[in-house]
Amino acid sequence: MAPKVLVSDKLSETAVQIFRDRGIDVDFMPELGKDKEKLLELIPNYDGLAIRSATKATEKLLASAANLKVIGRAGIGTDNVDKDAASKKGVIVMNTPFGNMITTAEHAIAMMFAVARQIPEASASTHAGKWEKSKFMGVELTGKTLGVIGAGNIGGIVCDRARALKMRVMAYDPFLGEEKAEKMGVQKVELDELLANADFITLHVPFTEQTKNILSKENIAKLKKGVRIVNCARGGLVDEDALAEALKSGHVAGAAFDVFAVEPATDSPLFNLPNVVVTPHLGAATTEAQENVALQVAEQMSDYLLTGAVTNALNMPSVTAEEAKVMGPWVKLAGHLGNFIGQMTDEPIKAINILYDGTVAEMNLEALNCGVIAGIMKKANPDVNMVSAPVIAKERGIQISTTNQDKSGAFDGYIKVTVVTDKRERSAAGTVFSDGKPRFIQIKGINIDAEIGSHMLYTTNEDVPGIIGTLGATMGKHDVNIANFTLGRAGAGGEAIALLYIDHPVPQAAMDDLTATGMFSQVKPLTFDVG
Ligand SMILES: NC(=O)C1=CN([C@@H]2O[C@H](COP(=O)(O)OP(=O)(O)OC[C@H]3O[C@@H](n4cnc5c(N)ncnc54)[C@H](O)[C@@H]3O)[C@@H](O)[C@H]2O)C=CC1
Ligand SMILES: O=C(O)C(=O)COP(=O)(O)O
Repeated sequence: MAPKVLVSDKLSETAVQIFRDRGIDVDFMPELGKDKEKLLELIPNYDGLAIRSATKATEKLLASAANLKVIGRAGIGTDNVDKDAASKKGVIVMNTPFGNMITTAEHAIAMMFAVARQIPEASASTHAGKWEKSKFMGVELTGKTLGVIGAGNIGGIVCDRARALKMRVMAYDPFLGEEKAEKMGVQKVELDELLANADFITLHVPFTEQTKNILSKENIAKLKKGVRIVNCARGGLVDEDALAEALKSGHVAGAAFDVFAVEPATDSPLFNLPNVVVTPHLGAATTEAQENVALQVAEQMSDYLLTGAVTNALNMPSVTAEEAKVMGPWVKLAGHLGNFIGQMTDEPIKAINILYDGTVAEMNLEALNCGVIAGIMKKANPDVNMVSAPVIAKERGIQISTTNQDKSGAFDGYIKVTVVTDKRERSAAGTVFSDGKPRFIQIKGINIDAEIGSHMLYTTNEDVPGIIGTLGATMGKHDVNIANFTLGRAGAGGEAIALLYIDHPVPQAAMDDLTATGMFSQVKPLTFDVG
């Protein structure tokens, strides 16, 4: 059945066309972004949700999104998506980090000009037939200091444009390197230095716990008198009440805001103040940007739903379509190895080490790690997937480490997973043969060669005669057909293991019979999702 995608915000029709062309069933219902109840009711029907900023993907919405696999944000900011809840639910969250950056930077520059020259007020006054030439005295940008808070993609473009306008640019961004700042021709400063020196300030940080209220009442008090503030990033970065007070007192000369603490903003302390320019979250609103983000989000979501390729995800490592194809059998193997150890381990896991050898060590290990962890967690939580497993592992304090090494043995490449608990270490290794089939090649350090089936039986015993016969006869007695039988031993007379690939689940009576022989130290039925 074709995957189903719901578009619940005003995306360009291009997105709908792309989904259709890719064979995805798409419903275009942009009004749902504002209708929480209806969205909640319909969301269980969809594999994908394409949004802009109006739709709020809350924990509640995600809880009822029974089939959801991906949320695609046609834009940059994902503060309207509860990413923790999405990750725990195994839902990938992707955005389009570059599609609207130029457009948004241009809006910030436009807003800076608008507030410097009071263009909106002057325009309204002129439309009204007044000719208030002396009322609207402005300031030049040339030679002024622009303080950029957040010099990432959008902030970086703003810096570039501002330098072309002959402004002196300083940037506060803890993640901006000195070398990069130098290349950009901007002065890297601490926040207080920016607050004290900037004639104009523009914000380009995401809304996070750290950036929330970054222009607080306290920080607004530190601003240079006569400063003008532009916010085309997110509401909530600036204390709107404190700013309104500073505007009224004349400490701040003007403000240009595209985004507000509450949106849609029908009221704000900034409304109706002189020298305040406001726009209704138009930063990304150009035909070019909207085409870009719609096209990108639809392609990315389709790729994921149809091929497993992951691009621009915020909660999962990227996997290209090419990688997804080559890595497919290895991701399966990673899951099976994890699943084998998960089924064998009853006590809490403290650490997981994953060794990648040979060809597989060259692959996208972050994605493979997710596969192993998901396999291990599956026993405790059958709904876990590659997105949610690492989050759950982290919550449980499980240490994950990886080792990669050049080809060291007979196989071109293999994966070995070792799990550490308070009681023991347990390991299993596997490889993928040229037929694309994953196989187990080592358990507990004992070499084997086992094809992996939906139903398997694992036994451990002392290496004595009669084991094969007992296993075969018992399975036969209970009408269980054996597809494949693999044995291995640590050394003659030492510990031995058997892995049987069988056509049906092993009946309890067969397990009881095997245990009753006293020949086996362990008899464990296993299941694998080989589909
Ligand atoms: N008004 C609108 O329509 C639009 C608004 N936006 C907003 O703009 C924001 C920025 O977008 P991009 O530049 O593309 O993101 P980006 O990720 O490229 O850049 C953000 C920068 O902020 C910096 N940063 C993070 N935490 C910081 C902190 N505590 N203090 C100072 N700097 C910090 C980062 O190091 C990074 O360089 C988005 O998160 C979104 O909220 C984006 C597009 C349109
Ligand atoms: O891309 C972003 O972060 C934006 O804020 C754009 O928002 P929008 O898609 O226009 O509602």
